[in-house]
Amino acid sequence: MADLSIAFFSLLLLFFSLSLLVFLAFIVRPRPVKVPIKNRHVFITGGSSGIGLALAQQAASEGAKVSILARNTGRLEDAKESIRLSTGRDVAIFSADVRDYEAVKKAVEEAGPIDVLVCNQGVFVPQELETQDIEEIKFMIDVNLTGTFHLIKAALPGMKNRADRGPGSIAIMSSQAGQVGIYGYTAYSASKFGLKGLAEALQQEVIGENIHVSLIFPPDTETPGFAEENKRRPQLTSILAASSGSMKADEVAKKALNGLKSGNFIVPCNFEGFFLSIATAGLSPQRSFLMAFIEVIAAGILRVVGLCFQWNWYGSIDKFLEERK
Ligand SMILES: NC(=O)C1=CN([C@@H]2O[C@H](COP(=O)(O)OP(=O)(O)OC[C@H]3O[C@@H](n4cnc5c(N)ncnc54)[C@H](OP(=O)(O)O)[C@@H]3O)[C@@H](O)[C@H]2O)C=CC1
Ligand SMILES: CCCCCCCCCCCCCCCC(=O)[C@@H](N)CO
Repeated sequence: MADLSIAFFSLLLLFFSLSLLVFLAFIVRPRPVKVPIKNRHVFITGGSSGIGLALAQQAASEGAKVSILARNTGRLEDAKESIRLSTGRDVAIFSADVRDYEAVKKAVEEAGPIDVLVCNQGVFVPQELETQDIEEIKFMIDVNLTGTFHLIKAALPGMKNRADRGPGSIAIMSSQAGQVGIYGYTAYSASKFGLKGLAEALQQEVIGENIHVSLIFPPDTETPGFAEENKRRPQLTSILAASSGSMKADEVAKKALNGLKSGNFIVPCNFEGFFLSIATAGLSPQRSFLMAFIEVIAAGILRVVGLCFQWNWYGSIDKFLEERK
């Protein structure tokens, strides 16, 4: 009797799972897509350092025509040279500040129609809001968020007229601090959360042009920018951010490139990031019915896990404040 009811419930469970899978396979939108990069124009901002440089290197070695944009000309030249040495390929370099719309437009027009736009430039100066200068807060919002608006707005006309009409991509570098707010990151998290709203709305606007949006969520990553950040990072910021491991720029670039080539909207980069992305999926588009299935099944339990993280984080904050007394 017991055996029979176990068999019955297993069958029922199997039936519901399969029905859900089939249902999700029918409804997930936008449809899955592949974005090739070989022989296509990949334009990467912040391509002279860290994650952007690693991305430029990998895209070039996969046969893409790469352009990189940043402010400092010397570092752009150095990046060009190092990419030439490691891949034998030449990248085009453009010096502009993403905060200057006219300069961005000029660079993008000079570079020619873009197939894959990677908005990777970013600045991060962690500090408690109460003591952080207004100028520094605006700096992060301007470079990370407004700068990304400038880039996309400048690149869209050319992207719509891209030569091969094949799938195009706009990939945006967020951060795990753009999925969950972290102590010391009020301005930075706000700038990165802002990118999520931008990306979700933008995807609906450009799907008709066969352009696909990806949002990339790295954890702490070993880069020149991160080394600078660490010089003044509040201790609590480091303690909480350590909940997710750290990565090398090359590894993040590889995840980012694979994610955008697969047309994934949400691109996590490490093990913790995979669960964080499921826990914060919200109403983001999901092209993969398998991932959609996992999101549905795991939602409840991951909310519990998320609350445990908050319990742990508030415990760390309590302890830290207690010791400082
Ligand atoms: N490293 C990390 O721990 C993490 C980083 N990220 C994100 O990844 C991205 C890259 O970070 P990372 O590689 O560490 O950064 P780096 O500081 O190493 O490099 C930043 C790049 O952006 C360029 N840049 C900065 N400001 C501007 C600007 N106003 N206009 C044009 N270009 C600019 C820089 O060149 P120049 O100064 O010459 O302009 C440089 O090429 C950022 O968006 C960051 O928020 C996300 C999660 C973790
Ligand atoms: C439910 C499952 C939860 C999974 C674990 C969640 C862990 C979240 C950790 C957030 C770390 C934020 C790092 C920001 C790095 C960054 O952007 C700076 N280095 C500046 O560039």
